[in-house]
Amino acid sequence: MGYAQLVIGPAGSGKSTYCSSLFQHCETVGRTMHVVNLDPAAENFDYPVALDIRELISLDDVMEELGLGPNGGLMYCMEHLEDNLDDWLSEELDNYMDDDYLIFDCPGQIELYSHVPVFRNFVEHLKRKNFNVCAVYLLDSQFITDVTKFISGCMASLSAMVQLELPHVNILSKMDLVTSKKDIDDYLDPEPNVLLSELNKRMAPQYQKLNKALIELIDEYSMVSFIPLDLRKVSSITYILAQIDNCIQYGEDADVKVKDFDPDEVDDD
Ligand SMILES: Nc1nc2c(ncn2[C@@H]2O[C@H](COP(=O)(O)OP(=O)(O)OP(=O)(O)O)[C@@H](O)[C@H]2O)c(=O)[nH]1
Ligand SMILES: [Mg+2]
Repeated sequence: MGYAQLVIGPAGSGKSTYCSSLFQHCETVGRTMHVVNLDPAAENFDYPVALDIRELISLDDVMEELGLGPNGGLMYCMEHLEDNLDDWLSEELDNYMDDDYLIFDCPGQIELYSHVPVFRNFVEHLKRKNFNVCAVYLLDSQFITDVTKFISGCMASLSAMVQLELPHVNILSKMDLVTSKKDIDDYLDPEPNVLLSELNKRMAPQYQKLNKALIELIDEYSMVSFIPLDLRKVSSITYILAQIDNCIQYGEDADVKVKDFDPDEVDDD
């Protein structure tokens, strides 16, 4: 059994920074992780890249040879990845063994997680390869400065959740930038009623019914819960990692082995 985090979220939400911080943290505590770059447009890395989509396809080549723009080019690259799951990705994943832990640093185009099937198929492939996968959705803390922004961030995360059907952890990144304690209290684990009244205050009266339906939807999917990530604090990283490990049952095998071994039974034999 392998373990994997699929690190997703809007452009600039801090995915690559999270991946490198997690890598560094794990190195410090003596835990092995491998970070995989799945962004064909990425150029600079703060982590050692264990596996790189750019070895399969380069965005520059695609744009030049096919005359595509950056977003069309990225879509083309991701479709190419999808077409090569069974050969390129399979072969690369064969280099990893049981118990290996991979972190996939994904591109920030949110359409990739809402209405194109590439990541769904990617995840299915990982599962067939015996990986336990968790989606880690990063939302920039700037989203909590405004209720309408916050709701749209929740909806984007929800659409990824519906599309991927994976254990899903929501993270509010860049907490060092939040200065208002009230924002933190209001949004980290908000009361649906409070969100609704804030939303109604912001929008014209004809939206009240829609607002209510939206908040109910978000509440039903337990979406209004974000774990704060403050990279200045080791405890913040440790806590998030423990939550995700729990989702993918990392480390539980070790416990099972200990429990399975019953010295009394051995003596009786
Ligand atoms: N203050 C602060 N800035 C951060 C933090 N995490 C990331 N940033 C900054 O946010 C910007 C985007 O960070 P990235 O890690 O590249 O974000 P990303 O989600 O990988 O971006 P894309 O791959 O382009 O979608 C960079 O300028 C980072 O330095 C954080 O915890 N605090
Ligand atoms: Mg990135």
